[in-house]
Amino acid sequence: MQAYPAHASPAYTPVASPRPQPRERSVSYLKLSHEDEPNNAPPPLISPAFTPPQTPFQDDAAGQRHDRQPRSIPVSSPTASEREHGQSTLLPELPHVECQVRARIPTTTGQQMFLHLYHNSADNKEHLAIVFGPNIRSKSLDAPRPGETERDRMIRGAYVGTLFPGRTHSRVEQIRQESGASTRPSASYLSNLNGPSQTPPSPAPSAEAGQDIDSSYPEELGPPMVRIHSECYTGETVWSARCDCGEQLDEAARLMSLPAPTPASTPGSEVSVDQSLQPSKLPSCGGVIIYLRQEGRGIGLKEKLKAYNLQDLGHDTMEANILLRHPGDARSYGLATAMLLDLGLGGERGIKLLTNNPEKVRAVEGPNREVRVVERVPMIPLAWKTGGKEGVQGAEVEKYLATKIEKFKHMFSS
Ligand SMILES: Nc1nc2c(ncn2[C@@H]2O[C@H](COP(=O)(O)OP(=O)(O)OP(=O)(O)O)[C@@H](O)[C@H]2O)c(=O)[nH]1
Repeated sequence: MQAYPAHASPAYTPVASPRPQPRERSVSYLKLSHEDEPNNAPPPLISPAFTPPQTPFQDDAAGQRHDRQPRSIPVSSPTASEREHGQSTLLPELPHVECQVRARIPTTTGQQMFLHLYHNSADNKEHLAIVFGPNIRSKSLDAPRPGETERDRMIRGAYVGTLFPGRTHSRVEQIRQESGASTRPSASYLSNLNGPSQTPPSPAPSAEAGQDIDSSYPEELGPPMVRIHSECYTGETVWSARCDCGEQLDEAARLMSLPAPTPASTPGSEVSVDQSLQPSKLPSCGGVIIYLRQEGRGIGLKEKLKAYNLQDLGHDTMEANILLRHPGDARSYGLATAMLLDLGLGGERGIKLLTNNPEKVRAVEGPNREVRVVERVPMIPLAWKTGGKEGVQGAEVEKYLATKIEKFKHMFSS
């Protein structure tokens, strides 16, 4: 065995002479399936500068990260004193949120998602919910607005099912009933449907021919997957290798696009599957990424760039914020809680939160535990999972991750 430094994780292969290496992150990086990739990844460059508390997934053969369902950890209910302690930093009440518009976005991965844009009573930023799968709908989006026409409803995305040229009504069930229950109404009927709404909209109708959207998240899918993601222009748009934000966003999208679990997808199951159903054709398990406009842990891009200069002068990411007279982390999560409630994800069943950040787990639950985090899925850096074959690598990201563990107490183990 090679002579690793005492603190090195044996999961990493140290390199003799690390050298700068461009990070591959083209559009194809967002591919959700990596199964057909040739094994020609660059040699691992991550140096064993620090040891994560554990190196999860190291038992996966060849650093595979294609587990069909993400591994999660049950989260126990907070004790009364923990809640009391936690509430001191929570807003006493949740902000008001309203989903203003929603649109279908086909993605480069082949999956599609619905982008929801929210306004709120706490700031003037456009926070987003990126919804995967057909089972999550916004109550404030679906609610009727005074004087709006059916066309208005469809333009702001408050429709059920799929838009198609000539469609003139937002609710498929209503179109079917009024046109004599044919699955696709006649053109003459459709042309008469553009007046103002005559009847108050009913709750979202149940699924029809795989096209309509059922507003209730099916019990058998378990707690829905949720990621609360903070904006990072540098890591998500301009290829920064100072942090792992870009790959975390990609990974959350990948997990939410995996096929929903079936009995036969469970290892050891003897239930036969319809072989004609390719995994890519199965409905995804879905979930939502709440994308908060909290650039730079809430200090904004200008201040974050100053913080980067301080980091190049030798400070870590927390010290840099403090030297700039900001808190180490200036974020809060009341908006995320309110958006989750609007998306119908509050209540007993709870959510499965993709995060390493203990503060998020606590804070997203809201002042009165409106949302319950019942499971946590750790977001393990790809470089750790793949032995350095994939993911963000370099001295800067290593230091960033080390500070997350040591100072922000992020939990990278399962
Ligand atoms: N101020 C500052 N913000 C940073 C820096 N690097 C990344 N960020 C911001 O940090 C936020 C992401 O926070 P992280 O600490 O990476 O992760 P997290 O969201 O707390 O936790 P996870 O849910 O586990 O990802 C984004 O808003 C980034 O823009 C930095 O060096 N300085």
